[in-house]
Amino acid sequence: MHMHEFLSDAPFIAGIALSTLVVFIASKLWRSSSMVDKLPGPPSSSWLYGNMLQLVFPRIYGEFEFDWQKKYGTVYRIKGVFGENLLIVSDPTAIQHIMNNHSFIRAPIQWRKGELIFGRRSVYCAEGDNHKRIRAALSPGFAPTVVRGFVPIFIDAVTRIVREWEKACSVPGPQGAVNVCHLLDHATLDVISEAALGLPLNTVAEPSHPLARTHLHVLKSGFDRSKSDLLSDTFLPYIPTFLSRALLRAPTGPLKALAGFRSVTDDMSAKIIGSTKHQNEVEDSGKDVLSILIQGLAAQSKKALTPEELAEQIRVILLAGQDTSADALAWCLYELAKDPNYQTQLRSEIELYHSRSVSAGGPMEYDTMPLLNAFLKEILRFYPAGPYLERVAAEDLMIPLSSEVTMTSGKRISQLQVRKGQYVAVAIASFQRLESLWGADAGRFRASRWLEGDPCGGNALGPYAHLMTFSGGYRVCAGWRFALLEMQVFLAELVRHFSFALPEDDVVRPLYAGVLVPITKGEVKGLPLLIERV
Ligand code: HEM
Repeated sequence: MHMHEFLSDAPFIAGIALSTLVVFIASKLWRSSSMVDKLPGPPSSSWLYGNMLQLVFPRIYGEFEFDWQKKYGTVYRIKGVFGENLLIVSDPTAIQHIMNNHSFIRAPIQWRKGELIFGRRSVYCAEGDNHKRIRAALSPGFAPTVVRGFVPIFIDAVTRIVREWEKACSVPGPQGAVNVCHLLDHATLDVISEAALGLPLNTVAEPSHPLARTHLHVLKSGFDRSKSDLLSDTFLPYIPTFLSRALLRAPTGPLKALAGFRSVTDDMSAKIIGSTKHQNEVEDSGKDVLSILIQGLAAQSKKALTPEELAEQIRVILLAGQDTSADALAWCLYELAKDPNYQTQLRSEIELYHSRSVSAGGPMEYDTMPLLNAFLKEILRFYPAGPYLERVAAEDLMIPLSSEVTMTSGKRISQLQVRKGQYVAVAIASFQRLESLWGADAGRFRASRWLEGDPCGGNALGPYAHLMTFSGGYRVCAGWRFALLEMQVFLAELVRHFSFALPEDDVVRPLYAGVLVPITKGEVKGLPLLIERV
């Protein structure tokens, strides 16, 4: 999910931030002490930023966080901006409790950004009964049978990549590295647009289509983050709503990108609402996710769905569903390029299943392919798109723990009391590297662990493979089945047609910029790989 730093227009923000400083300082001074203050944790590295620069701007994702987990355990505190105590949790029992409890809600900063990016009636911002209502209407569109019907759309989209890379491979002379992210981004956008929104697009052929331009521009804003964003994030929740909405009219950078994206998605929504396909013929139309959602919402309420409300859900589906899948696929190609043996074995498995499907005249049996699925599970474990999820306690709450924690006073506790307003980071990436759960080599990428039985000893969290990558509880990713099948189809087709190798000067590393993306030595998103036709 892309909670990018749209608010990095520092001078503009600074003006507004100053006017709310007094409210902010007052709220900080009134903070009462809590058990979280007495948890162990790293020393603060800055009075202003606390440990936030280490958490948010490391050289490589987890550089500090994974060491903190080893040193301080699965429940510890770090210092936030202005010395606030933030709770970091990778304890499985605590995670399960937090994700299932409706009193752990989105942090105010997330909510405010969600309002600006998607809209306040979006599934992203909705809480309580309203959230349940939208999710109930959304779920049938992601049912297994519906999702299986999207396979031809997935195949079409990945075939566009295959054709383009075939062209690149057929140019005579030495081949340079290809940035695989570029076409993965476009093809996955085509998939979302057609399968989820019912609007067929070919942005692989037409990369400057307004949706592609504005959507990718919004995502790119996530990379241009700076320290000042941490400060603006701290102040934003204290700024009156009318002022934060006015930000959307700011004429520069990320805000302009967001305004463009909102306007394109508003137009899409108006067209969809206006089209008979989605209003009256939903029963007969191709079942895209949005048609089913509209039908579900209409059945719940006598009031007609407004284009504005629909646009808010469209923005969530686009931003939640495109680069999460594209970047997971990029990490697949990266790890395959690093492991030629696994790549060869996987290709043989794909060939076998492909020829079986051709003889049977049906689709490939993706779910039964051992090497393909072991590999995808390891990618999802090792490269979770959202390495941590932010929540805030809506009231004073108790969090149960799997094992006792020793406080700085020496006292041992088996449950942690948190005060209303306590910030909690559910540390998914850390959880998925816990040696006590995943084994001594949890910090290493090794797909074969999934072929050796259950690698995490049956501690079921999350909807798939005990992983929290698709989150869990009441806000579990709505599109996880969709994403999984899309990745299975894309990976099988790409590996069937091409081999992948690392260029000699590979220095790609994972960084969190809205999602966990590959960053090149030029400090931009990208993954240059050597590609050959097989
Ligand atoms: C590898 C791919 C994907 C990953 C790792 C992923 C991960 C996640 C995570 C972690 C959340 C929870 C965010 C939070 O609570 O703050 C989420 C929510 C969501 N995802 Fe996904 N996602 C993926 C693909 C998709 C796709 C393809 C779609 C739709 C076509 C989708 C639709 C959604 C929606 C609508 C939500 C909001 C749910 C809510 O707030 O109730 N996701 N996803």
